[in-house]
Amino acid sequence: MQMFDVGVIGAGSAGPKAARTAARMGASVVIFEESRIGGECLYTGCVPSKALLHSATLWNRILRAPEFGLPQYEGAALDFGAVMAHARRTIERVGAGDATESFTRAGIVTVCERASFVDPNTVIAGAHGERYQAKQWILCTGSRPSIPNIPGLEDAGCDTNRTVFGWTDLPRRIVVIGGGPIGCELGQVFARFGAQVTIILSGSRILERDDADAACVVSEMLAKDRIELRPKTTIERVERRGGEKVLHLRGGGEIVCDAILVAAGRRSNTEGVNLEAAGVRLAEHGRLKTDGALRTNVPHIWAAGDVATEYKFTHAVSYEGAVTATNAVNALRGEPPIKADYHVVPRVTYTDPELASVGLTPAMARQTHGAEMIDVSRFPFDALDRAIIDGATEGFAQIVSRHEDGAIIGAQIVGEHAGSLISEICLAMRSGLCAADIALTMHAYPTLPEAVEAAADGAAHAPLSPNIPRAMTD
Ligand SMILES: Cc1cc2nc3c(=O)[nH]c(=O)nc-3n(C[C@H](O)[C@H](O)[C@H](O)COP(=O)(O)OP(=O)(O)OC[C@H]3O[C@@H](n4cnc5c(N)ncnc54)[C@H](O)[C@@H]3O)c2cc1C
Ligand SMILES: NC(=O)c1ccc[n+]([C@@H]2O[C@H](COP(=O)([O-])OP(=O)(O)OC[C@H]3O[C@@H](n4cnc5c(N)ncnc54)[C@H](O)[C@@H]3O)[C@@H](O)[C@H]2O)c1
Repeated sequence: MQMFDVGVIGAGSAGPKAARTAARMGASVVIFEESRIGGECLYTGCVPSKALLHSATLWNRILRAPEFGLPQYEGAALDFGAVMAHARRTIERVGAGDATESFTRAGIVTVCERASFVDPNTVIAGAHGERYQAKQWILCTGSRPSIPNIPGLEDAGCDTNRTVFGWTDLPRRIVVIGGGPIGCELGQVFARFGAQVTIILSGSRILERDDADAACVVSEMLAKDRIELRPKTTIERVERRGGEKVLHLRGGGEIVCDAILVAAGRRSNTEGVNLEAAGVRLAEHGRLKTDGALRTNVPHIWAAGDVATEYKFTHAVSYEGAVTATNAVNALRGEPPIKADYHVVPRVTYTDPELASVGLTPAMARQTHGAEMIDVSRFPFDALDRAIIDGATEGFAQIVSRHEDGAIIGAQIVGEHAGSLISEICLAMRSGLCAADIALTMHAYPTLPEAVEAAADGAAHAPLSPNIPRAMTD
């Protein structure tokens, strides 16, 4: 039996960060991975989806060439197989290098097997493998697509983010179940490549966790991409009819398609680790429950990433990896744990235009602080010189601030490169800066970050910047 200070189960995004942090703090560390090091983000999530979105945006701009004074493109039709091959090459480039070797260089032992608990301190590798003991354990086993319980769906067959990046031919008609980030991003990709896409929404709109006005800008673009959005729609059953799939809707009506892509949320991977043997209890829907320091009900077992978190983003789960590792090593030293701080967590949906947000939306801020205690300042991209130059005038930058002192409590940016633009606000929020600090910072002309400067200028109580028109104030 091998003995370690810290054992990490799962090497997606959270696990490697946890292992490296614990090793850097001087602990002996073992990490287990049953499949591929890099997990969902590298192979079936962020990387291939963003590679395809980039290709889809370029293709959209090529087709819009005359808008930029360029000749109408009359070249070959899009080669779907080639674009998918590009996404797979991108995975190889991002994941380049031997991950196991880099763990070894960091002093971490890698075990390429499934780990399952035999008692609260010991796991077995694979079905009959070696046993490993650790004083502290960190669960980073991730999540998988949740498949809704719709009669006939399984028999008819459906795709998820786990299978879609292996497509070599583009289905002619695609129904996407779910209008969250996965449904919107992949729906837009396949529509721009030429498929007829329908997105089924159980609620009234896409991106329900985001600001309604910002999400509306994205839906308008999806409509321009000829995507049909079907709000408040329930699928009663699915049947296979020849080579086609038929979705029967509640209240009558059917949709016929060639592929169904399920993007309806996630389920935690808690089944394969034999948590019962460790005494770890699960919350509702099989999710792991942790406290503010990311500790499970068993004091020496912590959990980071999709398996337990509400914030299913690579940057957030990697942060949680660092927090759990710090707490595991602190526990070995008899020091108290630190709490995870979710005050500033950016979230970005990488559709074109992108939708980025951090902190409170205006609706949340009004509810939390009272309408008269907050200011909302919005600057539209169609008034921004850089956006006009780039032909990307959809969207706005919006800052939510405390009326009393201008402290920034939230922001939403929808528009080109919104995901990059939100970083300035994250830094401001983390550093306790207020809108005036951003408005008084010179931003290069003509750039997209001037939208943030202008929104901040509108949130500051007096006009500050002589160059920028005052933003429209809510
Ligand atoms: C299509 C899609 C696009 C996304 N795009 C973005 C994006 O643009 N930006 C962003 O921030 N986030 C994005 N996300 C979310 C992000 O990918 C996840 O939040 C993140 O990958 C979760 O990392 P994790 O380490 O918690 O889990 P995972 O990456 O799922 O890793 C868990 C690992 O644990 C292993 N494992 C499980 N059980 C065991 C066991 N018993 N023994 C050994 N190994 C085990 C698994 O094989 C897996 O490799 C996207 C997700 C999807 C699905
Ligand atoms: N850009 C990014 O950062 C990014 C991209 C993709 C995914 N992710 C992460 O992955 C997670 C999962 O994404 P997602 O889009 O699958 O989930 P989600 O939970 O965000 O959205 C799923 C949507 O599907 C709807 N839905 C569920 N069952 C349905 C049904 N039967 N019919 C119609 N609609 C149904 C839900 O109401 C919800 O609106 C997200 O929480 C996100 O954090 C992040």
